[in-house]
Amino acid sequence: MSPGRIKAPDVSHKVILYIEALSVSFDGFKALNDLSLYINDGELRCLIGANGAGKTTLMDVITGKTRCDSGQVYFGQTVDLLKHDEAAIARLGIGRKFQKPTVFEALSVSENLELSLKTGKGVWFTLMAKLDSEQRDRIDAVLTTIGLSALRHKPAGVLSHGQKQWLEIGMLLVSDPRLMLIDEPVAGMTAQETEKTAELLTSLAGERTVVVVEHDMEFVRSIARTVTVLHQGSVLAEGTMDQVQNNPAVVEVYLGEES
Ligand SMILES: Nc1ncnc2c1ncn2[C@@H]1O[C@H](COP(=O)(O)OP(=O)(O)OP(=O)(O)O)[C@@H](O)[C@H]1O
Repeated sequence: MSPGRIKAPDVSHKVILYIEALSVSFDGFKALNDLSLYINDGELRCLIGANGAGKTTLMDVITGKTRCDSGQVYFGQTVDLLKHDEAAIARLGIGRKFQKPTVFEALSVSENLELSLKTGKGVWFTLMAKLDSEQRDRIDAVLTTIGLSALRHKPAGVLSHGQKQWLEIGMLLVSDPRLMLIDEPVAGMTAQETEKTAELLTSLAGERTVVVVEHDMEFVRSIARTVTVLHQGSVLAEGTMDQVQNNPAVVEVYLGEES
């Protein structure tokens, strides 16, 4: 278990994230409108929806960045996420990756991972402090998972866009999150990088739960077992990619726009 992590969520009912009747408004505009959504432990779930559908707001509420007006958000059976702040939610094992990579370009790939392992201690302290053997093993394992072992001593600035995104996924992985929320992982990637990302995220699910917000339909098709479509702050449809793609309401409000 990673340092500072509180006990694992109770997933005895198989659900790791319960979102019930969630509403958020900004100046009277309902960004989330009575939204209910359940994510099973170990799932790889994709969230799709047109611009403004509420995807980011939903991630913001789950991670404690935005307060809701009403509703419930539970991590497992017992942990009421609405009672925790952002830092506490991260310590509970919920990690989030934003769309834009925020790696430190002048630092090496493994130094970036070290920084994530020992957050809150400052860059200088972190780079000077020696890793213990467990931490070293953890970083080695993450480098292998993200496919960057051979580049570990290279400055992150020389990585391709795709490699930076994998490094950032690695920066989440070092803290061993149980639930990972990943925003548009393949935006701007080459076809080959996209394929590798699909493999990476698929390999992470099972042991962890992965929720991906993504616009790239080919990618969603390649990774998702269940797709949830948001529209105007609520769930419009849920099912396999084929099911949602053939749902007339979805075609009208979202997929129709793409074709
Ligand atoms: N802080 C805010 N203040 C006012 N309105 C906001 C705020 N945050 C979001 N909104 C509005 O809430 C709605 C939902 O936004 P959100 O960013 O959650 O959508 P999204 O599905 O993530 O869209 P995108 O795909 O463009 O990222 C939008 O109409 C947005 O303009």
